[in-house]
Amino acid sequence: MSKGNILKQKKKTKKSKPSKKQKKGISLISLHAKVDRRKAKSISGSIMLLLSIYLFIAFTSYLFSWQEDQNLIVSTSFFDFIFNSEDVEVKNWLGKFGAWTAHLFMYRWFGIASFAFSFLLMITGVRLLLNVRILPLRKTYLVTLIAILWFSAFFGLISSSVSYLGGAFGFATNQWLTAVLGYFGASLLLLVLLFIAIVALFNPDFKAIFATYLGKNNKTEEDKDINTLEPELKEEEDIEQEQTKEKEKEEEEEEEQDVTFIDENQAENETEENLVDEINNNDEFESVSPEKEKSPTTTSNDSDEEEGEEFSVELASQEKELSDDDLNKKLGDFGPYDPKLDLSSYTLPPIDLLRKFDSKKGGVSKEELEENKNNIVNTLANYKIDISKIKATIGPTVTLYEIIPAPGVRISKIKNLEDDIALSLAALGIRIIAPIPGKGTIGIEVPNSSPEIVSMRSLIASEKFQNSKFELPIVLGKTITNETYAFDLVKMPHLLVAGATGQGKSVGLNAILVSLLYKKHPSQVKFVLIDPKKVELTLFNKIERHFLAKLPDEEEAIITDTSKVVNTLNSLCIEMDERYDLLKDAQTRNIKEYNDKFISRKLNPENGHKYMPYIVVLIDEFSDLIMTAGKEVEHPIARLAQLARAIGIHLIVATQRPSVNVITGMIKANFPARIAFRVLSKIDSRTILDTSGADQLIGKGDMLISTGNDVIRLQCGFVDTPEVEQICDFIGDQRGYPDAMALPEYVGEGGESSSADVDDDLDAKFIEAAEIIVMHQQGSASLLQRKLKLGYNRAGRIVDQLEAHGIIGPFQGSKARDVLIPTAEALNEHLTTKGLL
Ligand SMILES: Nc1ncnc2c1ncn2[C@@H]1O[C@H](COP(=O)(O)OP(=O)(O)OP(=O)(O)O)[C@@H](O)[C@H]1O
Repeated sequence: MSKGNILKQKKKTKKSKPSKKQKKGISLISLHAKVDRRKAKSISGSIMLLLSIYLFIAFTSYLFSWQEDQNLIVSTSFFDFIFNSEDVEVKNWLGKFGAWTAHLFMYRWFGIASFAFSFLLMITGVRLLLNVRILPLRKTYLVTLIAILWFSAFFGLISSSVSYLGGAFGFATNQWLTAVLGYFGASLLLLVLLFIAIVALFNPDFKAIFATYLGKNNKTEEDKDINTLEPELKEEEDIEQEQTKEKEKEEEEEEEQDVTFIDENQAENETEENLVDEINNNDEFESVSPEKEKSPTTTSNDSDEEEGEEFSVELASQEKELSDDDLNKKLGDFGPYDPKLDLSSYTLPPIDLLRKFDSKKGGVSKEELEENKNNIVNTLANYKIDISKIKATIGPTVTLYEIIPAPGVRISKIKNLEDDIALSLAALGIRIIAPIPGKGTIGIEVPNSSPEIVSMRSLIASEKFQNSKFELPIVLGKTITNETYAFDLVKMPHLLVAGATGQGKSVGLNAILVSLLYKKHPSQVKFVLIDPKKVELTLFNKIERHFLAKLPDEEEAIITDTSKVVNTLNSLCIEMDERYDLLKDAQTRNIKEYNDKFISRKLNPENGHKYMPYIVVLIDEFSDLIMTAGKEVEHPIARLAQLARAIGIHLIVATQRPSVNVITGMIKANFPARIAFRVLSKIDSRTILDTSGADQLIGKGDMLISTGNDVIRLQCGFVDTPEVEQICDFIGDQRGYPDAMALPEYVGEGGESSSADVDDDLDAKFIEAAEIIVMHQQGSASLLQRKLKLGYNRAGRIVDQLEAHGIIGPFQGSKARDVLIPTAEALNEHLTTKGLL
C-alpha cells in the first residue's frame, strides 16, 4: 500500500473518530452537565487508585485473617454483617467491609488471582489521574482477566476444597472438569489453554528460544546456520514488537478517547499531535513493511532449518522469483514511457506572445451589403438570369452571396458568364462558385471594402484548435462563414503551398509552424527547415535545440545551401527506411501504433527501438531548388512524399512559381492537399489547384485550400515577424536538448560524406563502431547505421575496415558477420597491439 493510501486510510479513520467522540461527548455532557471534564477525569482516577489500594490491603489482610473472619461472614448476610452486628469483631485490617469484600473476591469468586483486580484499578487510576501510561490498557485488561480465570482454575485444581487460593469459581470449574475429563485430563486441558493463551497473546518465537537454548548448550555446525539467522529473527522480533507497540499505542489513543473526558480544545490539540504521529507512524510503517514482506521467506525457510544447505539454495531461487516480480512490476512502477520526461519542465508559449487585433466584427456596412446585392441582381438580370432568393454570409475579408436561381435557369449559363458578371460588379477578387458543392446554390464571393485581419491569437485561442485531438494540429485561418479552419497535417499528409510574391505565403508558413509550436512538445515534433532564400526562416534558429533536426556535424540547422538540401533530403530517406525497419520489427503499421507500443514499453530500446518524433520538412522556395538541383531534389522529395506518411515525415513545399516544371506530375500526384495564395494567372491556379480561382483572390492572406475534393476559401491567420521572434525567444530561452535532433548521415554518390571529419585511412567512428560491434556481438552494417546514425555507404566502409583489422569475420551472405573479439577488454588489447588506440 502506498504511503499516500495509508495516509488517506488513516485520515478516514481519523475522520470517523471525532464523530464517535462527539457522540460520547454529547451523552457525557448531558450526564455531567456542569462538571469540568478534566476534573471528572481526575476524580475518577483518584477513586480508582484508592479503590485499588483498598482492595490490595483487604486482600493481603485476608491472607492472614481469612479463617477467623470467614466464620463470621459465612454465617450471616451482608446487611446484617455490616449493620446489625456491633459485637462482631473482624481481624481484617480494613474492618467488616474489608473482610466482606476480600471474602467475596477471594473466597466466593476467583481466589488469590483477585489481586489482579487491584492491579487493573491501579493502572487505570494512574492513567486517568496522572495521564501516565504504564501498560497498554486494552491488552492488559485482556491478559489479566484471562490470567484471573486460569489461575483460579489452576489453584482450584490443586486444592481439595473451596479456598482463598482458587476461590469458588476455580473449585467449581475443576469439580466439573475432573468429573468430565479426570484429574489428568483437566490438568492437560489447563496446560493446553495456557499454551494457547500465551501464543494468542504474545506469539513467542519458540524456534528462536529453542535455537538460543541449543546455541548455549550444544554448538554444532548446524547451529552456525541458525545463529546467522538470529539477527534476522531478532530484527523480525523487533519489528513485530514495534508493530505491536504501535498497535497498542493506537489502541491506547482510541481508548483514551473512549474512556477519558477531554475538553474540546484539548481534543483539537490532540488531533494535531495525532496527525504528526500518524505521519511518523507511516514513516515507520513504510520502513517496516519491506522487512515484513521478507518475513514469509525467512519463515518458510525456518521450517527447513535443519537442512542448512537447502536453506541457502532456497534463498537463491527466491531471489530469482523476486527479480521476475520486479520485471513484471516494471511497467507498473515506472508507468508508461514518457517522451516528454527529458524536457519535463518545458512550457508551451503563452498566448500573450501573439498580438491582439481590433477586429471590427463584420466589417461590412448595411449599405455595402445592399449595394452589392443590387449589383448582383441587376447584373444577372442583364443576362436574363432570374433569382428566387439571395443570402449574404459575411466573412472576414469577403462576403458570400448565395443565390438560388429561379426555376429553369441553367447553372452552366451562370458559370459561363462568370467573367462578365465579375466585370459588371467591377470588383477585384470576385469568385463565382457555381454550384456550391453539396448546396445546389450559386455563390458569389465579393471582397469587403475594409477586410478584417484574422489574428493568429484568435485562431490559437479557438476552442476548435485547443480541443483538437490531432497529432499535428494546424490552424490556418477562418472560412468565409467565420469558422476557424484547423486540420491535422498527418491526414493531409503533405502540403503544397503556392502564391505569388507578397501574397501572404511566408505568413502562412509561419502560421503553420506557430500552430505546431503552440501545441507540441519538443520531443513530439521536429522541423527540418530548408530556406534557399536564406532570410525567411532564420528566426527559427533559436529553437534549434528544441525543435529542429539537422545532419550530424552540420553547423547551421536551417539549410540554405542546395547541396546540403540534397544531402538532407537523402538523409531523410535513410531515416524513413530505418523507421520502416523499426516499424516492421515492431509489427506496427504506422508511427502512431509504433509510438503507442513504445510508450507502453512493449519495444526494447536495446534493440534499436526509440520514440519517434514526427518530422515536418518545410521547404520554402521549391522552384529555386528545382532550378539548381533538378532531379537530385525531385527524386528524394517524390520518395518521401510517396512513402513517408506512415512513418511520420510530412512535407510542406512552398513555391512562388507554380509552373509545371516545378510542380511536376510526380510531385502533384503525391501532394493531394494544396494551398494557393493569390497567383498571377489562371494557368498557375490550375497548376496548383487543378481549377481556377487562385488568380481571383485579393492577396494579403486570402487563400484557397484544396484537400482533394473541395476548395475552401480562407483568410489566413496573420502572425507578424516580431510575434514569431518572441515565440522563438520564449522557447529558445528554455532548457533544450544538447543539440538538434541528428538525422542519419548521408554519403553522396561521389563518396563525399556530409560529415567533414572522416579520416582518410580509418573512419573517425571506427573505434566507436568496433565497441558497438563487440558489445552487441553482431557484425552488421545496419547496427552501425542505427547506433551511429551513419549512412549505408559509410557504415559499409567501417565494416570493411573492421574486417581488415580482424575485429569481425568475412561476409557471410544474409547472415551477420562473426565477431572475433569477445569482450570490450579484449578489444582494447587488440586495438592497442595494432597501435590503433
Ligand atoms: N494573413 C494575412 N492577413 C493580413 N495581411 C497579410 C496576411 N498575410 C500577409 N499579409 C500581408 O502581406 C504582406 C506580405 O506577406 P508575405 O511576406 O507572407 O508574402 P510572401 O508571399 O511570403 O512574399 P514573398 O514570397 O515575396 O516572401 C505582409 O507583410 C502582410 O502585410
